Amino acid sequence: MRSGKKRARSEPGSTKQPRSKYSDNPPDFASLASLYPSFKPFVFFSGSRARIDWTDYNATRELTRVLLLHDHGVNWWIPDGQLCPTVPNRSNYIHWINDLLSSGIIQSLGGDGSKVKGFDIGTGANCIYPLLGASLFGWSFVGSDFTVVALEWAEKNVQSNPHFSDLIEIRDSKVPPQCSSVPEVENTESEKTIQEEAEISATVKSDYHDNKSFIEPAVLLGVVKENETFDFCMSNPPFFETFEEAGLNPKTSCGGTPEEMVCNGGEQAFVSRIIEDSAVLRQRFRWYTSMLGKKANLKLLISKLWEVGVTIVKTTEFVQGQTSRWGLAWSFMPIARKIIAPPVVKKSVLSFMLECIKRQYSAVDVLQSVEEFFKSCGALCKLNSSTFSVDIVASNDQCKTISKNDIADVDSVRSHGYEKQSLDGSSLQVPKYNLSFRILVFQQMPGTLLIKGSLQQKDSPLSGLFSGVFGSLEESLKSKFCR
Ligand SMILES: C[S@@+](CC[C@H](N)C(=O)[O-])C[C@H]1O[C@@H](n2cnc3c(N)ncnc32)[C@H](O)[C@@H]1O
Repeated sequence: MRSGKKRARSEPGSTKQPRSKYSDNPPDFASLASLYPSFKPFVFFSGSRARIDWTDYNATRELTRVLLLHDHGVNWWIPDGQLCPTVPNRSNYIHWINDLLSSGIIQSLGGDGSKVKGFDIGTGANCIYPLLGASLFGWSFVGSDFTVVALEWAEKNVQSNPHFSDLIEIRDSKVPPQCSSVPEVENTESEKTIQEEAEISATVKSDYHDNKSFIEPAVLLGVVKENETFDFCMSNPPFFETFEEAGLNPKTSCGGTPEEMVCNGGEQAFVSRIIEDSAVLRQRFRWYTSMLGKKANLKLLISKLWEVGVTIVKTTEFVQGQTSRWGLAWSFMPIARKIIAPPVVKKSVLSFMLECIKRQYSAVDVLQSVEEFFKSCGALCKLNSSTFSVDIVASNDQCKTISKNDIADVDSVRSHGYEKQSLDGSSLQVPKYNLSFRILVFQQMPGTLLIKGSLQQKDSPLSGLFSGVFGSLEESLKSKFCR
């Protein structure tokens, strides 16, 4: 690696990417404001805490600018309205890729392994992944896009950083495939050449934008050149099928144009196209990866991956603040290292998505319903509306009632007595051997919430009841709130 920075060693797949400097240290707005006068007007204090108005696009853009400059030495800007990336969230994905590359699970492409080369599908005007990858790890990149503004501003962002600009190439994915040097290599599994596959891939008709007929640009086939190999590809795909669906979270303003946010079939179709291209390019990339906005899309995409003959699939969840995203990675390389399955453990964190929520309901209604659900069975509950969470303590009997008796008999723990315990600091007599857990409600996108449950005492004798209890909550919330 050119930067000489050490590669991370740990296993990929952890819930929150540990080496992202923002994982446990959110940006300090007060200190940034004192260092950068241009950021100062966007910072205000509520109590002793420095905040910014997340609904102000200019504030979020200036935050991204100063974070990239302060933490990464990167000069950066985007024009009004273009998608503004949050640096912590994008860093998590870059660190996960670093984990995958360092894990040694699959064979390397040869060479000394010191020069890592990535391909960012849809780099955007912000060009965030190549900028982070080059500055953090010295990786080189091809960043593709097809809009004039993205190509122009991505190039500007690269040229504004002469200290690593030679590492990043911006490539137009809409240049007709015959103009890029695609090899006429026979694919033995089908009769088509890569050239033919590329033409098919590039001529999918779409009318998502202004209802005009539109040639959707190629994703990988036809953009990747002859003899090019890469260590990985990555993508933050357009998540949505319509701009209305993108509808934009009223709590934040990150901008985003239809070209950036929307594609025919949404993220599932976009990632399916990456999968189809990868099935032709196979070992030209060590790892193929994509980010996903909807956990529910993972299942179908993973089954497609096994169908096309991948050797390995990896997933992870990126959690930053109130936002969750998912990472999906696959490879066609032979497995180099035996993966030792971890011992089977009872899950202490469970989640499900509430999708297609009826219009009249908000996240607050769901949160209150979580509290009512457990209270109605006699469990102790404490709702915290600022963290969108409910803390719950339920006894063995209450867990049984909640799970409609569809659980193992744990009567043996009943006789263990009682101790003082409290949810809010006041003293309450509650059973010592109880199930203590937290339910969190995350806004994903309009009409979609992620509900997450985490056990507070993983070694509790009742921890085996958690999945039954959580399953009942899922059933109840889905029947009440979803169309
Ligand atoms: C959600 S934005 C992501 C931008 C940036 N990577 C980020 O994370 O902020 C998706 C990007 O993909 C681009 N895009 C859509 N289809 C593409 C294709 N077939 N090839 C290259 N880029 C594409 C869009 O123009 C847009 O810039």
